[in-house]
Amino acid sequence: MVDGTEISILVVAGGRGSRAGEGLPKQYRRLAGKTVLARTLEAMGASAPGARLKVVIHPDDRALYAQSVAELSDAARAAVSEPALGGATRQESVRNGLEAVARESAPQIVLIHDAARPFADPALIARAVAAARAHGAAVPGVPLNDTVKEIDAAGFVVATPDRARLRAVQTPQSFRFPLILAAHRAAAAAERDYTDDAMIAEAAGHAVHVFPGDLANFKLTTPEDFARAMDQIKAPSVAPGSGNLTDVRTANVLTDVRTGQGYDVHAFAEGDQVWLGGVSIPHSHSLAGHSDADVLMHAITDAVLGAIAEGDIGAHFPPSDPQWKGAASTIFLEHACKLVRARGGMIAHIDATVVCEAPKVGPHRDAIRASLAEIMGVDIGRVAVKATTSEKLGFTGRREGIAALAIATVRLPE
Ligand SMILES: Nc1ccn([C@@H]2O[C@H](COP(=O)(O)OP(=O)(O)OP(=O)(O)O)[C@@H](O)[C@H]2O)c(=O)n1
Ligand SMILES: C[C@](O)(CO)[C@H](O)COP(=O)(O)O
Repeated sequence: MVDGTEISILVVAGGRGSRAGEGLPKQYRRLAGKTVLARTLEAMGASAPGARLKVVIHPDDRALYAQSVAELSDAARAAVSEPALGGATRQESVRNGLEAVARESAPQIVLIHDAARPFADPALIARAVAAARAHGAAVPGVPLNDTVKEIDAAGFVVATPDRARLRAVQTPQSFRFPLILAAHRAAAAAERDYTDDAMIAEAAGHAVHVFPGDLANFKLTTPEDFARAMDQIKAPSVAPGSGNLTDVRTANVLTDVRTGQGYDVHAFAEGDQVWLGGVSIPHSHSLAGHSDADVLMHAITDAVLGAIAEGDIGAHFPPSDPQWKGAASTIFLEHACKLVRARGGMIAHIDATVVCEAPKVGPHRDAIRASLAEIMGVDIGRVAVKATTSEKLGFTGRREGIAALAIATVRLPE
């Protein structure tokens, strides 16, 4: 979840949904009792409390829109402002929406999202906001599984771009508000047509960053997509105690479940604190070794890397490289999680055990879980941290150092 203050979320719902077939425009069709638009607004609103939601609608759809708004929770309904009216193309609809936002407020960041993508999850939205703050213009992208050909008018291949460098981009696309408003105005003045907002930022000369998207965040375009959406909604939750839509739909798509294990040891040295899972714990000694010697974070990083068969922490961040001396170990875990997301996957669960006589881990357990959950971009309920002594046996029993063990469960697309 992100702090939505100073953020506007523009949801474009002004299309006709001609490729989706059936009577109603697709954003007003029902999925398990709720309209697609209501699902999209709930998902966006819940992920960024405090953000304003502006919907762009077709002038003929006022009554349908009002019905969808009536389905919203009180919190989501309170965040929704007067709708703007769309244009003949998505680009025009977005521009109308941006102009309406500009008349009402001056947000720092705007997320532009298709109403037809009801499965954006909080982690994706947090990545979108962070990327816009860092880069000014950013879009979620997922790797391609098919080889892509560029063809000529006669249907012959003219080029085969390197697939590893290609991404299929989604929404929410995120921008500093003045940047994308100016870029849209320039595109309209130049009478140029573009299929997404990133292209409009690119045409205005801005560098657009691509951050990891989410395969589950697909756009409802064809009748088959509605069947897939129903599968995602109906699928039983596999995440104990979660039961929310995000877990349900993600679990259904990511059916290749992998497990990795990690183990690490660091010896005590002079000092007055140890780092465990990104939390500093006062102690009579510190830990020595690679980076900040966060033994727990290292074990978890190795477990995540193990689950995707990507070697170990030393292979990615060699201890011989002076740049990692004293570095925060968060970098390593973030990197491992990024590799999982780059494959379209997610961290389903972490179970870790710290072995030491001291310091006592129990009082810091929840802070450590919260820290790890934030670094990995997962719910805290997916992170278990336990601790044990070794009954005064062995090196941990002699208080010579700390050991940590971890198991990571990762879900990947088939
Ligand atoms: N004039 C338009 C066209 C599209 N959109 C919105 O842009 C999003 C992505 O567009 P797309 O999936 O192409 O929707 P439609 O244009 O409705 O679909 P189709 O092309 O099949 O008619 C949708 O949420 C759609 O409602 C819009 O606000 N105004
Ligand atoms: C914006 C978009 O969803 C990014 O993938 C896509 O370009 C919209 O295309 P459409 O033809 O308007 O559906």
